[in-house]
Amino acid sequence: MSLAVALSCGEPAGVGPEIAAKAWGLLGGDFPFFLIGDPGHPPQGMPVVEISDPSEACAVAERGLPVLRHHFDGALTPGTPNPAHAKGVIEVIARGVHLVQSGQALALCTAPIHKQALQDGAGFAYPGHTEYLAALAGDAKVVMMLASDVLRVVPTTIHIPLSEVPGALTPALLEETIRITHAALISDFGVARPRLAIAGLNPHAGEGGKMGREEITVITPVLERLRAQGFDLRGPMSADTMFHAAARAGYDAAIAMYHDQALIPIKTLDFDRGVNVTLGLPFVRTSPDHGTALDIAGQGIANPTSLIEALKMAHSMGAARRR
Ligand SMILES: NC(=O)c1ccc[n+]([C@@H]2O[C@H](COP(=O)([O-])OP(=O)(O)OC[C@H]3O[C@@H](n4cnc5c(N)ncnc54)[C@H](O)[C@@H]3O)[C@@H](O)[C@H]2O)c1
Ligand SMILES: N[C@H](C(=O)O)[C@H](O)COP(=O)(O)O
Repeated sequence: MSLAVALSCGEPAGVGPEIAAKAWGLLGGDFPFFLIGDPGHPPQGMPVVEISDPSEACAVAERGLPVLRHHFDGALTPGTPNPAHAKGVIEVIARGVHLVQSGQALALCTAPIHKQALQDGAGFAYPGHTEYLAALAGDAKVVMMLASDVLRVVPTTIHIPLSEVPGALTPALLEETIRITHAALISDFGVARPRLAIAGLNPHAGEGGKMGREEITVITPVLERLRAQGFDLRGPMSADTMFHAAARAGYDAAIAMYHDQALIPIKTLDFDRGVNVTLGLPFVRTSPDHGTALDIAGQGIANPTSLIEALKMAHSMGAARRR
């Protein structure tokens, strides 16, 4: 039986319902997926086919956007999250994980959540999907990767204040991040001998200790240890010069030290086609690289390309894992 990808609805007041509808309009029955959410949330006029079981999704996907109902109380106003929706948004993510782990869906793709709305409305204790999914998977060690045809990047520390980065950047965390990324490049991305570029933390990768010492005390010892085990690692590199075209040709993924060091280059180079993929989970999870875009929600102008790329990646990774 063919399996569809489960798409969690994300924040209903964001662009999620609109890009889900547009993605269906462009994909039709290709890369079949079903939305878990309220059938009343996609824009009016969208052909929605309510399904009662994920197994129905592939058969109806040519007729309309398949939706597995999850009830949401309260009105939907695009651009303004309704606190009454927060609990449902969180439940939908957990429901998607259950469907994938029980073999009822091929993979999970997540539409964007508004983290503050979930925290305010339902006390959501996680800074993002990545950490929540890790918890749902039994405290799995996970890595956030953003990937497109032009670049793959991984932040070693993720959703923490910049002031806490140096303290959080331990040799154990860096080694684990490199190992998980290396293994995923082989198993999920078909890269036989991954080449990784590792950024420094400080300007000029510390300039020999004159502009910071984490390169000497943390990063280089980890790289030396892993190189001795056969890993192909470059660095620590100056982060300002490792993302231009010629530099990018020299590696398969870049390991950055903090969130914006990784995400600024990919969102600048390829915002429309970037995909957020969580590595290290026992199931496949992808997401568009953008957020809820409350400023344009409901206006019909949101670009669905990143979601479409995320759905395609979920399909190819999900199918590869089943072979
Ligand atoms: N995967 C996720 O769940 C995810 C990812 C990123 C951000 N977020 C969350 O989203 C919320 C808003 O974050 P933000 O404002 O920093 O980033 P954002 O990506 O929502 O918006 C940044 C800018 O990009 C534009 N934009 C975003 N997506 C677009 C699209 N599909 N088409 C056209 N324009 C688009 C927006 O209009 C805005 O001008 C925050 O709560 C953040 O944590 C969630
Ligand atoms: N850090 C991501 C970004 O800026 O694109 C985003 O917040 C998504 O994180 P989760 O996938 O953990 O929700």
